[in-house]
Amino acid sequence: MSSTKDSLVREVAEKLPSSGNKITVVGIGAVGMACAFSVLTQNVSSEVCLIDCIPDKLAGELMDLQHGSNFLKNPKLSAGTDYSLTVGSRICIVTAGARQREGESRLDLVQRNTDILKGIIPKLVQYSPNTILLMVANPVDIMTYVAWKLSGLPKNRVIGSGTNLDSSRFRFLMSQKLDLAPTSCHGWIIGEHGDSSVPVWSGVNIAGVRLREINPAVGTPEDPEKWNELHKMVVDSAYEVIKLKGYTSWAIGLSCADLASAILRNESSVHAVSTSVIGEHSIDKDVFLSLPCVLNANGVTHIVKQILTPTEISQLHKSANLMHEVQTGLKF
Ligand SMILES: NC(=O)C1=CN([C@@H]2O[C@H](COP(=O)(O)OP(=O)(O)OC[C@H]3O[C@@H](n4cnc5c(N)ncnc54)[C@H](O)[C@@H]3O)[C@@H](O)[C@H]2O)C=CC1
Ligand SMILES: CC(=O)C(=O)O
Repeated sequence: MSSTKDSLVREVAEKLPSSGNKITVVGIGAVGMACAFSVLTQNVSSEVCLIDCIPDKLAGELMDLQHGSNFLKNPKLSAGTDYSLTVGSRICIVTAGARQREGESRLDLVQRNTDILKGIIPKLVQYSPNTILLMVANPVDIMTYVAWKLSGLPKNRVIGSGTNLDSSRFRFLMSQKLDLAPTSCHGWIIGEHGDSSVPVWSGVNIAGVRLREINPAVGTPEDPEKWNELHKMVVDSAYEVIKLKGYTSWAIGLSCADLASAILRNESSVHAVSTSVIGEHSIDKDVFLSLPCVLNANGVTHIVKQILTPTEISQLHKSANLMHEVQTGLKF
C-alpha cells in the first residue's frame, strides 16, 4: 500500500540538496543564536546549520526555531555536533569560545579561544572548501588571523566582524547627540575591535558636511563640546552591556547578518571589517584589523584607501603593534 505522502504527491524531478546560500553558525551561545536569529528574520539565508559541543542545547535551539518556521520563510534548519552537517556552507560564522567576564578585556581570551579554534576551523574547511569564514569570537582581530593560518584559505575569504559593530555604536551615539537618524550619521571606527580602536574624526559627516569643517576641534581634547567622549563611550560599550546583562548579543547578531547579506547578495558594499592590513597605511606587521572593505561573494575584494590624518595613522599603527605583540606570544 502506498503511503499518504506517495498518494498525495508524485516525484517528477530530484530535489536539490541545498539552497546554495547555506550559513553555518558555530557556537550557539548568546552571540551565535543572535546571529542565527538575525539571519533568519531578515531573510539573509534560507538554510542555517547550528554547530556546538552541547547536544541538548543544540536540540533545544533547533526545535525552538523550527516551531517558528511558519513565521519565517520556510527555512531549512539543522543542528548537531557533527561537522558533516555543515557541508556546502557559503559562510561559516564562528562565535564558539569563551566570553569576557566582568572586568576582563577581549585580549584576555586569546589563548583559550585559539585552542578552541584549532578543533573547529580545519573541520569547517574540510566540509566547505569554498566557504567564507566570518570570525566573531574574541579577540576577533587575532582570532581572524589564527583562523586564516589554520584554514589555509586565501585572505579575502577569512573576515572578522571587526569594527562594523563599533561603527554602528558610534553612529548611534552621534545620532543621539544630533537628534538625527543613525543611518544619516556617517562615521567610521577602524583598527582593533577593542580598546585601541581608532575613530576617523576627519571624515565624520552628515550629508557630506564634515563636522571638522564646522568645528575643527571635533574629536580632539581641545573641543569644548567634547565629541571625543563618543569614542570613549564606544570603547566602553561592551564593558557596560556586559556589566548590565552579562554579555552582548543583539547588536553583534545584527551586524553579522548585515555582513552575511553583503556576501550572499554579492553587494560590493563597504563595511568596516577585519582583514589583512599589512602594507595598508604603511603597516609593516602581518596582522588583521578593520578598514573599510568592499564585501561581495568573493569576500573582501578591495580596501578603501581612506585619507587619514597623521594622528589617525599613528593610532592605527599602535593597534597593529599591539595585535602583533599579542600574536607573537600565541601557541598554535
Ligand atoms: N566580535 C564581536 O563584536 C563580539 C564577539 N563576542 C565574542 O563571541 C564569543 C561568544 O560569546 P557568547 O555567545 O556570549 O558566549 P557563550 O558562552 O554564550 O557561547 C559560546 C558557545 O560556544 C560553544 N563552544 C565552546 N567551545 C566550543 C567548541 N570547541 N566547539 C563548538 N562550540 C563550542 C559553547 O558551548 C557555547 O554554546 C566570545 O568570544 C565573545 O567575546 C561577543 C560579542 C561581540
Ligand atoms: C563583547 C564585544 O566584543 C562587544 O560587544 O563589542
